[in-house]
Amino acid sequence: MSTAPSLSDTTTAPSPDAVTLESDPRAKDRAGRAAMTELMRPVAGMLRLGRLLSGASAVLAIAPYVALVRLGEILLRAWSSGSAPDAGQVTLTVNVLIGTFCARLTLYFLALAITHFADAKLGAHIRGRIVDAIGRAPLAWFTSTNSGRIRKAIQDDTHTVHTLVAHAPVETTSAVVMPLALLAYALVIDWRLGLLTIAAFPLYAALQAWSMRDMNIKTAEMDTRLARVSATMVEFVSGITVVKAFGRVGHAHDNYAKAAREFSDFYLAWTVPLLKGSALSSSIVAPPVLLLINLGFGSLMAGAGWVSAADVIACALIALVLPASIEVIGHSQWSYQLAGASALRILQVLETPSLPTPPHPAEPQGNDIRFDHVSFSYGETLAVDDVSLDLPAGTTTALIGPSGSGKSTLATLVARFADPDRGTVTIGGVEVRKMTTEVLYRHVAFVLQDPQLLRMSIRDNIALAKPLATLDEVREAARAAMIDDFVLTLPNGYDTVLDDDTDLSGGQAQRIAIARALIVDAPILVLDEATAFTDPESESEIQRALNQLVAGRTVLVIAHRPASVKGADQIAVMERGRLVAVGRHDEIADQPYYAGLLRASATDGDRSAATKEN
Ligand SMILES: Nc1ncnc2c1ncn2[C@@H]1O[C@H](COP(=O)(O)OP(=O)(O)OP(=O)(O)O)[C@@H](O)[C@H]1O
Repeated sequence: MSTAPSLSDTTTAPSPDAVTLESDPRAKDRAGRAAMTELMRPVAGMLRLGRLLSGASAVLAIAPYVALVRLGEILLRAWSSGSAPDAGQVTLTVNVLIGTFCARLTLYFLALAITHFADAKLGAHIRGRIVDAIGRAPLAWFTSTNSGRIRKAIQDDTHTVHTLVAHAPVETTSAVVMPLALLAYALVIDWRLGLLTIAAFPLYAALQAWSMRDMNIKTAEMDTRLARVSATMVEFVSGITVVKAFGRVGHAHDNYAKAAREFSDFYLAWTVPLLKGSALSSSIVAPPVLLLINLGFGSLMAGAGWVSAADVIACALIALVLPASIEVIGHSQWSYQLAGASALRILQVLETPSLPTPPHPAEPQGNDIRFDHVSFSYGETLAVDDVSLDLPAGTTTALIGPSGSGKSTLATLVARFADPDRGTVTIGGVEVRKMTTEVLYRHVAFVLQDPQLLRMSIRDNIALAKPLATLDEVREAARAAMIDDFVLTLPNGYDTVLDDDTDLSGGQAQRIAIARALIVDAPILVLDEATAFTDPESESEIQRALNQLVAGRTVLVIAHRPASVKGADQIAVMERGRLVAVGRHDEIADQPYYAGLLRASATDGDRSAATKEN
């Protein structure tokens, strides 16, 4: 059998370094077992009780064999005395047999009921902790990779863990205790017959140990390789549009095919010898072999008068039961190993960094924004470098700069997608990290590159931050965002649920997002203009919607068009994370990046004018 990953090996929670674990199956196996212990702690007491009851039920498994031997004795006595068997003793033996059978079933049922209850409790507990953890995570953490991890943790991994909690403790305990109890009873019947029942096992165990060596490490490696296959598959499917458009299907498919081929090679190299060894060892404990050993030598012993025929039959039957228990132990160890990888993923999600909540929350005393020597890094990448900038209340600030210069990062720090590493972001004189989330999002609304519409009705999507909004309020916001007329053309109007079958253009989705920001009526708006103009047909409508949105608010807009920059109260130019110029249009017209932007737009203007003339 494989080395059993004992649940009690480690008692502390792991702090897995994902990279080390992926490259070291041994460390991953150890961390997986520790993760299981950590996750199961809330139901550890219930699982112990389940194991105890299952163990007691397993001990009662010897009852039929005791009854068999006892009946043998009664019959033998009757036969040797030439009288009828003692009916009273036979009835008593049968009654005891039925009684212990019922008790055994009851204990087993109770054990399973308790572990199933523990399973339901643990499932709810883990899901609750995941929801809690992601609720406290900085918004910047929700990349597509992390969202995939959350989905896998909630859907697949909790399922793997919970199946294990419901069944494995009861079945494994029974599979360990029952053969031990049976063996003990066989030794009580006669020590030589007892040894016969396990005569084939040393060879079986040696072969199994040889073929299952490194089983837990290989299982951890299998999980890593499978994850790699899934990742290349997801990569292939999610990028299929671009891949097809650029005629690179073969190349992208190659990555997936290579990962799948590598997995298949690894799996075959591992399992073929394993199965051969397993088949060989199983044949050693096959029923004919066991019967031959136990009945053969047993008959010789009975012939010598050492034991009775009933003793031999009882011990031979015991010998037949033992291999099945060993198989159950093997299967449940394998499940423990798989569950270890799942537990590890769940813990990694639970260890999501959270934004600290303020002990004494404060309300902003105005709607101006101030960045004071703010720096922020994504790991090694310094995205915002010592930026100081004032945005007076009721003004519009346009943020411009080359791609990757840190505009989105700086803007989202206002909405506390993350906290700066150094420096402070204040609204109305109060640091954003000193506000509760409710207060912050009452003051700051944002329309970002991805409209992030949810799988719910259009009405609920618009009323997301104001769930008690009336339909009139929702429609008013939608009218201001120039989307009301379109929604009314849909068969279900505002009750239309946005799912994969809803055909919204990018511009329509954007305007619903604008309506969502409008209904909050927040005095501060963070706006990424990038996608607002991806839909040329509705560009003017979106522009009008945006005009509604920005009126009278403090606006920070990540601008991409000189037209919207020119109208701003101030323009802030970013390059490589640093703020390199701030001023009105005429004040910074000589700034190289801004001047280049103006020249480019003038050339575009000339081109479109020339096109029109032609
Ligand atoms: N989630 C992230 N993880 C790691 N690095 C990131 C992440 N988001 C942005 N970066 C990096 O931080 C730097 C600033 O990125 P940011 O998106 O803020 O720039 P930007 O000026 O808004 O770019 P764009 O105009 O292309 O959206 C870039 O080097 C970018 O690669």
